[in-house]
Amino acid sequence: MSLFLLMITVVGAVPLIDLGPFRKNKGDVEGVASAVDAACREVGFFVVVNHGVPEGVLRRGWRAIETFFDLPTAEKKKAPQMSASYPYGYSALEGETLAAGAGEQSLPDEQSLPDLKEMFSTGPYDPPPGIAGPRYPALEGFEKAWHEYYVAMEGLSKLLLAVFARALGLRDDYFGEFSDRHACSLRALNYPSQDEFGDVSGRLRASPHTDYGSLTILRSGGPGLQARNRSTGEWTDVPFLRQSHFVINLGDLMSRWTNDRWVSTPHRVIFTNSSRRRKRWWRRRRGGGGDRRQSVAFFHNLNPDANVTVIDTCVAPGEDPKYPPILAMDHLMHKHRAATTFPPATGKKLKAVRALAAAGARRDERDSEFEASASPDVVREIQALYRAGASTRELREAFIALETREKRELSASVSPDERAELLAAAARMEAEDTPAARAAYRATYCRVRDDVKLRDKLSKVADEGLEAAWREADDLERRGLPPQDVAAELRRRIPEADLRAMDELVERPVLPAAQKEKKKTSTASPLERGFLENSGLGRRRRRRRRRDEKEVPPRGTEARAVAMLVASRLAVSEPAVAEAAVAEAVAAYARLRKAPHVADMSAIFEASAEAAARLEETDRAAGFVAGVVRRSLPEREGPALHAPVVDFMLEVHARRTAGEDDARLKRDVLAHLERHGPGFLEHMAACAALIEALQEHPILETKDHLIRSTLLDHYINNNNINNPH
Ligand SMILES: O=C(O)CCC(=O)C(=O)O
Ligand SMILES: [Fe+2]
Repeated sequence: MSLFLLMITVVGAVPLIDLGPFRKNKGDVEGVASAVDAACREVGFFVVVNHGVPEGVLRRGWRAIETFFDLPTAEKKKAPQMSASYPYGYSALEGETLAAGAGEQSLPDEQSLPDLKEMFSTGPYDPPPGIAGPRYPALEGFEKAWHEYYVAMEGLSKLLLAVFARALGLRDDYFGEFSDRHACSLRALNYPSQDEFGDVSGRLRASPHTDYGSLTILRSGGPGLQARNRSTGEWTDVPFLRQSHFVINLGDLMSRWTNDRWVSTPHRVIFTNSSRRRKRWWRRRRGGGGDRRQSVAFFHNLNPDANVTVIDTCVAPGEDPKYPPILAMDHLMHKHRAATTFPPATGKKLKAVRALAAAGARRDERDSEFEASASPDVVREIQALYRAGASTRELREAFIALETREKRELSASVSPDERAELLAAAARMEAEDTPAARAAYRATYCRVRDDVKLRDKLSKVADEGLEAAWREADDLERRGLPPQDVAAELRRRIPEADLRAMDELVERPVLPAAQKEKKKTSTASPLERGFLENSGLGRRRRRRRRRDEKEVPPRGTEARAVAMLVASRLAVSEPAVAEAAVAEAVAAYARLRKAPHVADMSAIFEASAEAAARLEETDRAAGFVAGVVRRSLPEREGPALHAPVVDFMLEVHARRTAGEDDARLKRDVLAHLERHGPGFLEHMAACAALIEALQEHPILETKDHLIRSTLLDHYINNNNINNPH
């Protein structure tokens, strides 16, 4: 006990938790869960002891990793490498900027510089579909030691998730179903001694970031890890106690899952001034720099197809969840891409910058070399600095900062196709390294960048137009204007300039040539497709959350529903389509005024669904149908479960539409239903009845076949399913 108290004092704000009682189911088991709950609410970090991982496993893993990092760089480059298609393997110094994954948060310049670390990682040894299996360096004993360590971390993460479940008032195996085909990754990190870099002022070993997944189990070989204090914003040291203890911290997905009841705290790794003793020890061992730091992190990631929907016990009665559901994989890949220095050509460009900086003679030649390898904006700024007499080092750092910033902006907005195109061009440049290949790369880069910029601009116009339309509709309605006039007024008020901007958008060929084939076979009209793909209502990731809110069928007044329809149709700017949609919306609105609330909302959604179906917008049609269901359920069943039911149905629908195998879907559906107990089933039955009624509707006949076959036939008519709860 006294040792425990002493430890708490030692670790300060980051609590130390003894997992023994929970692991052995003996003693103060509940105390462990409540200590974890408190740590996760307040700090997002804690240190565990008595975790049950054998010392031998830790030691063997640690040594194997150390041996690998000790190899000369040329040897390490022979190991499997991290690339666009393989997100694991070896990544050399400056291969990642963790702070870039922080998304829209703006960070001071120095934090945009790549991290001074190298790493090696693998994913799961028994990977789920779509995840690459592990590849190892050809180093005697490495694979065995690594695998053994991975398995031990897998076990410890299971234990921690059981504690988490208990802490959240759920049954202990709650998280099991989300992680039985997990995508956890094990990552070894090596932070070379600062002696290897010379001046490291303004540089970080790992820039500020939050982890992405559910939880991280970290073992480190020394101090340097800092977490940001939530109330003061200051960086505080995460205590380094002993190597055999693990630091546990939460990732963004866990914080989202718990509706922010638990926090994922920003952290970073800094250079520390090693004690003289430590330096001596290192020097004796390696004859080199005094403060190399090694750590091993196990990032727990859920099943890629886990649907992360805010946990019920984390939402107070009467409150709405803060986040829409998200697939674990979508969340993870978004973060990973933003953090990875991209495209992977920094080394060559740096050479060009150095050449430029060293240039006294033959400047023109050096300039053209440099210009071929960076974007015009970056070139302009670097040249200005050069003319202003900046030193080589200043130029180099400015260059990295500019590039990183530009790419971070780009990374958040490029489409998967554009990304693939860019990476292919970068790979060609890497392989050929000729002026022609560099120029081709630059052309691709600039074109994509310009397209992204244009899209950003236009979608902002579209978003703003929509928001303004909503506000104005409210306003007009309050002033008692009849619905037809509301619509007409809205039509009049959408500025011509916005419509023109939309025209420009849809006329511009934004898809690469390879995509054009696909585009032709799509049944949507070019205008619709352009609008959906490129506007704020389309697939842009950066404003995904805001967009999600808008795509949910309107929750506010009916006038909003009309306004949304009117505005979105108008934004398409094909007059005939727009007029028809307006007429439809107005008719629905008029009908709605005469009938009771729920039925009328159903009417407007139905009309909208029809309009959407006619425009070949399957997703939007399905969304509107969901709106009918959503609107109707509260009246019948009470609000508690309707949203998850509908979301689940839509998810199944989407997976089916995406061509997923029926047998597997059915299995998932059954498993899901069994898990969620009788309440869910009743809601499902109510939903199904409604959908059955709607099934008469022409759009559902073909498009929602799945909901009928899987949910209705298989479930509602099947009374023999054993429900465990
Ligand atoms: O090395 C460390 O101590 C922390 C590394 C880290 O936070 C990460 O890689 O996510
Ligand atoms: Fe981290």
